[in-house]
Formats: sequence, structure tokens, C-alpha cells
Amino acid sequence: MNQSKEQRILNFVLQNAVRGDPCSVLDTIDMYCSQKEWAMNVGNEKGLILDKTVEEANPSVALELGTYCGYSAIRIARLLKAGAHLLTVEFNPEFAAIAKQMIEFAGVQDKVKLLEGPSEEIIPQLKKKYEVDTLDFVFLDHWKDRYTPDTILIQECNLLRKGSVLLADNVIVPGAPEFLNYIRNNPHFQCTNYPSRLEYMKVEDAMEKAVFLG
Ligand SMILES: CNc1ncnc2c1ncn2[C@@H]1O[C@H](/C=C/CNC(=O)c2cc(-c3ccc(F)cc3)cc(O)c2O)[C@H](F)[C@H]1O
Ligand SMILES: [Mg+2]
Repeated sequence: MNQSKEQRILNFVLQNAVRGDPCSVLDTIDMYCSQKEWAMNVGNEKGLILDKTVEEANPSVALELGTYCGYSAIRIARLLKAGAHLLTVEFNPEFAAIAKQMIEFAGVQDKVKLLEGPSEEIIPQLKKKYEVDTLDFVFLDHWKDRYTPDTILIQECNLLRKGSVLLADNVIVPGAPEFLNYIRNNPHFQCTNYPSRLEYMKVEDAMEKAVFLG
């Protein structure tokens, strides 16, 4: 049975990156996906915006929706302080299996909890089952038409506190127009747009940051 693209990316990392070195894993994925096969990792350009936003938020508890191969989970986890952790949600079992191996190879598994299942089921379980009080940082990078319903669900589950930071990928390409409309017209959020480029392409994209005002 021929391999998936995601399996090829993982194999390339296992053969070419330095075990236990998250930056080497990120660089190796970026090299493969810019030279061999495009894939929907946040990439290095938008990755730098993600880095700055995570460093500024300095979260104790972070949530990611849409793990895929684990690139942004590794990117976030490498910046977390001692005792802080990232919960990352992925409902495709093949992608979850790839991401788990990628995260372990990078050596950040102690900071990352990969939750396999749909975000709409997992978000309501975060407080009781996963012992979350509130989320300090949320990275939205799953299906683009799910950004709004999941942001509403996160609020309904009382998971945000004054100052919680949401960061959404792809608000230009593929686009999340409904989310932009929702979040920019919501008085409980202070929004900032970060123009950038689509990963591995000379195509405009952007990220949107939304700080919860309580
Ligand atoms: C809905 N609830 C979910 N729960 C758990 N895991 C989920 C859920 N929904 C999806 N997943 C999981 O989250 C991932 C989905 C990522 C989607 N990302 C994109 O489509 C995406 C697309 C492009 C893109 C740009 C240009 C072009 F020409 C073609 C593509 C660029 C990007 O940066 C993206 O992030 C994963 F695949 C899915 O199983
Ligand atoms: Mg994306």
C-alpha cells in the first residue's frame, strides 16, 4: 500500500532531523515541504508570528485545534515554560499517529498532550476530564468553517479569562471570512491582523489575533 504524504514527511524527519532537537525537526519539515511536497504546516514565516504571540502570552495552558503532522504543536511546545503544557486536538487517526511520532522525535512529548477526537466533543471535556481551568492561548488551524463555532463553544464552556489570546491561521487563504466577521464585531475581543504569506508559497495570507477582554 503506497505511503501517504504525511508518512513521507515523517520518514524524512526521522532520517534527516536531530532527535530531541525541535528546531531541527521544524527546519527539516520546512525543507521537505518547500522542496519536495507542499503540506499545510503553518511554516516558518507565519511560524515566526506564532512564536512571538506565544512568547508574549507565555501560556501555562495552551490549546491547538488541528494537530495535522504536529509542526505547530512542536513550534509552540518548544517555547513553553517549565510546567506549562499544550493540548492539541486531532480527529484523523492517521494524522494523530504521525503527529505523535513527530512530537516524540522532537523531544517535546512531556509538554504536549495529543487529544484524538473532534474538537466539538473535546472542548466540553476540557474542564472535567482534562483538568483545565482556563486557556491562556488557543491556536486555531483546523477546518476553517469550524473556527467560529469552536470559538463560541470555548466561551460557552467558560474556558477563557481576561487576556486569553486566540490566534487563527489562514484568515486569507483558504480564508475564514465568517470567523473574521464574528470576531472583529465582537466587543469581547480586541483583534489584530498579521499579514504574511501562505506556507512555502508566494501567496498572501494572514493570521488574526484576538485577545479576550472578559
Ligand atoms: C472540526 N473539528 C476537528 N476536530 C479535530 N481535528 C480537526 C477538526 N477539523 C479538522 N481537523 C484536523 O485539522 C487538520 C485540518 C486542517 C485544515 N487546514 C487547512 O485546510 C489548510 C489549508 C491550506 C491551504 C492553502 C492553500 C491551498 F491551495 C490549499 C490548502 C493552508 C493551511 O494552512 C491550512 O491550515 C487536519 F487535517 C484535520 O484532520
Ligand atoms: Mg493553517
